[in-house]
Amino acid sequence: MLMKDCMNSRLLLDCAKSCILASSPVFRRQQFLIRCLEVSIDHRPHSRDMQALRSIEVDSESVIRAITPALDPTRHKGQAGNIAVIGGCREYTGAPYFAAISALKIGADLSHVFCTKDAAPVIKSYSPELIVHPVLEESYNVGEENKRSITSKVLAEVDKWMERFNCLVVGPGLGRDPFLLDCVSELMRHARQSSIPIVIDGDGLFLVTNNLDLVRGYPLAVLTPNVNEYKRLVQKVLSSEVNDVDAPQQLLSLAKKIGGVTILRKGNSDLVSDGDTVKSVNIYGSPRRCGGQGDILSGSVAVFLSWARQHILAADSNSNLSCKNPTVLGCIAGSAILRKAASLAFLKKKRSTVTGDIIECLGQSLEDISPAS
Ligand SMILES: NC(=O)C1=CN([C@@H]2O[C@H](COP(=O)(O)OP(=O)(O)OC[C@H]3O[C@@H](n4cnc5c(N)ncnc54)[C@H](OP(=O)(O)O)[C@@H]3O)[C@@H](O)[C@H]2O)[C@@H](O)CC1
Ligand SMILES: Nc1ncnc2c1ncn2[C@@H]1O[C@H](COP(=O)(O)OP(=O)(O)OP(=O)(O)O)[C@@H](O)[C@H]1O
Ligand SMILES: [Mg+2]
Repeated sequence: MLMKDCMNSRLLLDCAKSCILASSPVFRRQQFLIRCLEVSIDHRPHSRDMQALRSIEVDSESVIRAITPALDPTRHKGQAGNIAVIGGCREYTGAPYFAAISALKIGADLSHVFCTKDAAPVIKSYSPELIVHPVLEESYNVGEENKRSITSKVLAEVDKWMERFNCLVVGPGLGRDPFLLDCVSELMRHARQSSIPIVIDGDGLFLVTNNLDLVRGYPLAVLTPNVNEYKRLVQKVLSSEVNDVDAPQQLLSLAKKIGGVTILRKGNSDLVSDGDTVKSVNIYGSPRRCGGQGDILSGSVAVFLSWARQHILAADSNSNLSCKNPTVLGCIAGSAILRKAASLAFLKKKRSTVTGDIIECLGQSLEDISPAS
C-alpha cells in the first residue's frame, strides 16, 4: 500500500514537472525549432517531386480550347457526343448518375446508363435527362441454368446501341458480382471490336486488373485509377509497390507494359501517360475529398476524348497541339475541368461542398476557359 502511494506521488510529480516544462517559453521554443526542422526535412524530397511535376505540366486550358467544338447550328443531335455509362447496381446508384450527368453538363448531347434492374428506377428518378437501360443482372437474380441465355440477351440489348456511342465509361458503381462482371467483360470485347473508346473506372478497374487482356494493346482504353486502384494495378502488372519518388517514370512503364493504354493516375496532381509520354495537370482543385469526384472525372474524360478524336480527324494533322493522342488529350481536359469546377464549388460551399455542387460548376468551369460564343 505504502509502495503504491509512493509510486502515485512520483507519477504526480513527473506530471507536474512536464506541465511546468510545457508552459516554459524555452521548452516551447525548442519544440518549435524541432517542428521547423521536421518540416524542412520533409519538404526537400517533396519540392524535388514538385520540380519534376512542373517540368511535365501541360497547358490544359489550351488543350480544352483546341478540342472543344464550336456550337454550330448546322450540327444535329448526337454530334457533340453520345456517351454510355455501364454501372449502377443495388448498392451504388450515385456513381453512374454522377458520371452520366457530368457528360451532359459538359456538352454531350446524349447520355445513357446501362445498369441493373434494381438500380434503374432510382437512377431515372434522379434525372429525366438520362436514358436508362435496366439490362444488367446480378447472380442473386439468375439461376445457373439461365446464365448463358441472359448473357446473350444483355449483349443483344447493348449491341443495338453500341455503334452509336462515341465512348463507354465502364465501372462507376458497377459492383463486383461475378456474373455481372462476366457480362461486362463481353460488352468490353464487343466495344473493342467496334473501336469504341472505353474509360474504365471504379469496379471496372477491379475487373480489368484481374483480367488485363480485356484492355492490353487497346490504344482507345483509358484507365482512371484512384490511390487504391493504382496500387492494385502496380502490384499486378509491375509486381512492385507504388513509387512516389519517381511517379512519372513508374506510370510510363505501367502504361507501356499494358500495351499503350492511357492511364490517368488521380491524386494531388493528376498524371497521365500512354506509355510514350507523361503529362501532369496541377491546376488548383479543392481540399474537399467527398466521394463521387472520380465519377465526374470519368464522364468528363469520355466527352473530351470524343471531342479530341473529332478534332484530330477534322484538323487532318494541322492541329497545333503537340500531343495527337485523343485519349491523353481527353484525360488532360477532363482532369482540368473537374479540378476547376471543384475549386469554384469550394469557393461557394466550403466544407459543405458535395459532388452535386461540383457538377453544378462544370458549365462555368468550361465557360471560363472556352466561352460558348
Ligand atoms: N455515391 C456513390 O454511389 C459512389 C459510389 N462509388 C463507387 O463505389 C465503388 C467502390 O469505389 P471506391 O472508390 O470506394 O473504391 P476503393 O477506394 O478502391 O475501395 C475502398 C475500400 O472498399 C473496398 N471495396 C470497394 N468496393 C468493394 C466491393 N464491391 N466489395 C468489397 N469491397 C469493396 C476496397 O477493398 P479492396 O478493393 O481493396 O479489396 C477498399 O478497401 C465503385 O463502384 C465506385 O464507383 C464511388 O464512386 C463514390 C461515390
Ligand atoms: N489529394 C488530392 N488533392 C487535390 N485533388 C485531388 C486529390 N486527390 C484527388 N484529387 C482530385 O479529385 C479527383 C478524383 O480523385 P479521387 O482520388 O477522389 O477519385 P475516386 O476515389 O475514384 O473518387 P470517387 O469517390 O468518385 O470514386 C482527381 O481527378 C483529382 O483531380
Ligand atoms: Mg472512383
